[in-house]
Amino acid sequence: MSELALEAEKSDAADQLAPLRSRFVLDDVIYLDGNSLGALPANVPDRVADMVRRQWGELRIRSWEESGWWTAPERIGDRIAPLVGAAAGQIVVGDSTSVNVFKALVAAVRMAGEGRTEILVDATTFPTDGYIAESAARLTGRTLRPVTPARVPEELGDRTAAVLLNHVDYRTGRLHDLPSLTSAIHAAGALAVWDLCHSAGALEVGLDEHGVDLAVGCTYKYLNGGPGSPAYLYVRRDLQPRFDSPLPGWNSHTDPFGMSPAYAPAPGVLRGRVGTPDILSMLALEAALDVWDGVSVAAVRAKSLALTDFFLRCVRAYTEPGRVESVTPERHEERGSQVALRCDDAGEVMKRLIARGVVGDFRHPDVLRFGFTPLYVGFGETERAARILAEELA
Ligand SMILES: Cc1ncc(COP(=O)(O)O)c(C=O)c1O
Ligand SMILES: Nc1c(O)cccc1C(=O)C[C@H](N)C(=O)O
Repeated sequence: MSELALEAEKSDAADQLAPLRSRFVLDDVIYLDGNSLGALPANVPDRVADMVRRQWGELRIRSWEESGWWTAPERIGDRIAPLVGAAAGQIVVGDSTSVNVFKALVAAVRMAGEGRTEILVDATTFPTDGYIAESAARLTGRTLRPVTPARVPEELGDRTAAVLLNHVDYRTGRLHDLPSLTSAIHAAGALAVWDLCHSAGALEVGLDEHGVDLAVGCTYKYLNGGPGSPAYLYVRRDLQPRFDSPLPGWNSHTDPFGMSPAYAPAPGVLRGRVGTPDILSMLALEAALDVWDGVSVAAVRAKSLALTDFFLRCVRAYTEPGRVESVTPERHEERGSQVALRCDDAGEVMKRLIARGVVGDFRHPDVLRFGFTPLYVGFGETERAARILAEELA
């Protein structure tokens, strides 16, 4: 057995989070794609079956009240809250991330006021945020300027209304400095909107601690909510009375069943709701969040860094120098929970890896992406993945 394989065995034996793997349905595949679609938590199938057979099949319409369907968006928001460092009453679940980016960004611009004529957007963003920001700018009559996150402090000014940033870059895995960027944005009198898709469930976010204004995120990656599970919207408590939704559907009305022709927003974060919640997906997510019972995000973060450090070491030990280049930052303060390796034939290499039971993904044009979900990925698998990768690169 190689030294690295022995080291992996020791690390797995000492890993306090290792037992959590049994909370998931997994097989022999080395699954390093939880940053795209998290694995299935073992309790979800029975909960979904109950929801369909009993809540829908037997209770039918009564379930809106009796099974807690109506209040699911805010109830599940409160389950996500501790994972992103938010007190209760500030997160509502529903719609896709894209839709929540729209709600958050337009609401931020409206809060910033008329004199603020510019929106800054992360130039390296996952595309959907850029597309939505462009439309939000057009609709609100603001100009949109793409800026790399590191340059945001220099580019801010008294014209800046809001800044939309990704906490972790989906391609490189770079973690941006949320506390200092948020404080620079505030010093310029603007609002900070963060996309947490690639950080929530993988590392500490500290929304309340750092005074973030608005945030959005998906739940199908590190929160394991399932394909297309609903996203969430965070609105800081003191901003909620000024949150003017660009999608004021009846679910966000203060008296939805009053059926009034005049809109009056519900108090609190409920005004972030839109229409009828997607209950099947929503309750699957609620069940999936049970895997977090008793789990500390700090412990998850520590293991995530240990896994990505170890993977990088194994890749360097096993792979011919120069064959791949890591585009993921070395410094822990700048690293999310994935490793991205660049090589010209990345698309072909990933196909061969998947055929050999190592599932990561390929991101255009030349990136091999490996996501590390500390709840179910171990050190032994990490070493094997690096070994198989080296064989396929040879
Ligand atoms: C940073 C980021 N934002 C948004 C999305 C997707 O948004 P949606 O949930 O609307 O598909 C993703 C990935 O799909 C993402 O990585
Ligand atoms: N949301 C996805 C989907 O509906 C299909 C396939 C992949 C995805 C993703 O989540 C992509 C992901 N945001 C990424 O970082 O590449």
